Amino acid sequence: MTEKIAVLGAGSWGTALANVLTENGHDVRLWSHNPAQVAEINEQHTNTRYLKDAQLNSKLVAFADMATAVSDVDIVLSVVPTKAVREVAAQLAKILVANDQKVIVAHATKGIEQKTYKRVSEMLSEEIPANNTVAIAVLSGPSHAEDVIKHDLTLVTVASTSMPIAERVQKAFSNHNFRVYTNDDVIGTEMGSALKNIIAIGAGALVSLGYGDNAKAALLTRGLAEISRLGLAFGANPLTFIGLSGVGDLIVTGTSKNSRNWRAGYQLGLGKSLAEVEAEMGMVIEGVSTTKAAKELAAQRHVEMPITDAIYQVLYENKDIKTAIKELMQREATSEID
Ligand SMILES: NC(=O)c1ccc[n+]([C@@H]2O[C@H](COP(=O)([O-])OP(=O)(O)OC[C@H]3O[C@@H](n4cnc5c(N)ncnc54)[C@H](O)[C@@H]3O)[C@@H](O)[C@H]2O)c1
Ligand SMILES: O=P(O)(O)OC[C@H](O)CO
Repeated sequence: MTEKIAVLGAGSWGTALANVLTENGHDVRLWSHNPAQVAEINEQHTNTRYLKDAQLNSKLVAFADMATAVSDVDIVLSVVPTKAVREVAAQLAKILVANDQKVIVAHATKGIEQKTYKRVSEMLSEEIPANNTVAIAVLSGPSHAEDVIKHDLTLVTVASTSMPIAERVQKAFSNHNFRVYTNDDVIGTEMGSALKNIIAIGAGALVSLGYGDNAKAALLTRGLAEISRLGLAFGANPLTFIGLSGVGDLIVTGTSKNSRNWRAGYQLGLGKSLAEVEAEMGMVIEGVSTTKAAKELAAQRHVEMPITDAIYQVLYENKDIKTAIKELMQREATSEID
């Protein structure tokens, strides 16, 4: 079945996903708020700021006007950074209401909103009226745009409380290189994919500071323990954290030089300031703001997250990273499983 799909956000991930959908034969409209980028995608079939010299499918069409992009679609996939989700969803809601249009609202954003500490699907359901929403779905998993655009093998999961909708989105994305699973645990899928970015920052720092493989494995493993503890406090299915959006995404982000979060941590480990790292990256580093949100959520729910606390102190209180690591190692001895 050919789907009509609008993708909102033409950064690295929105563009890579729109390209997958176009190659799968769907009618795809990629919306960007940047007219120069729209022109480049339509005329050169590239998006060089975000995907270097990758050649996009020539059938992928970009739009600078959101109303035109979504006018007759059945699925809208939002792929903007967390801090832009509410603003973009509010624009979308106005259009859907004016058109009396009902769509599947999917997203592929990995973060938690500042101050409200809401997950992305919660923001979307608050901004887009239920009358205009068939269901909400989230696409997540170990998936760097840099690999997907090269057709490297990638496995992801689509979570929704509506299994028929998860299966429809699964079908739209699936191809021989891009394998999609379904999951009904939206909370666990969103929590795993947001929180792994915190641990990835730490993993990058460990490498530039010269720590060895044991330390890296320990960070990822104990990081997963923290992610799971917080997720469980919000009602996630524990099995989700051993799946693609849990340990899978933690492995790719915590070990890959393609990861913006890992690279940010690596640069911090070299002694750069957070401001310098953010300015040089030019792309979203979701783990920075997610660290703040996770620290607050953990305090509210009385969940212990010592690694997240340590990374918070490094990012926001100028703590020396080696001191933070030393303090983590000198915590009171405890049991592994709680
Ligand atoms: N890059 C990846 O490989 C990847 C993979 C999986 C998930 N993600 C997630 O996808 C989300 C987007 O990441 P990305 O890597 O594509 O980011 P990016 O920095 O590459 O691009 C972000 C895009 O959003 C646009 N944008 C920013 N603010 C906006 C606003 N207010 N209104 C409209 N557009 C706005 C920017 O112009 C840009 O085109 C993040 O949550 C990220 O964690 C990224
Ligand atoms: O490049 P990052 O660190 O934003 O990670 C991107 C994806 O979440 C990896 O699955």
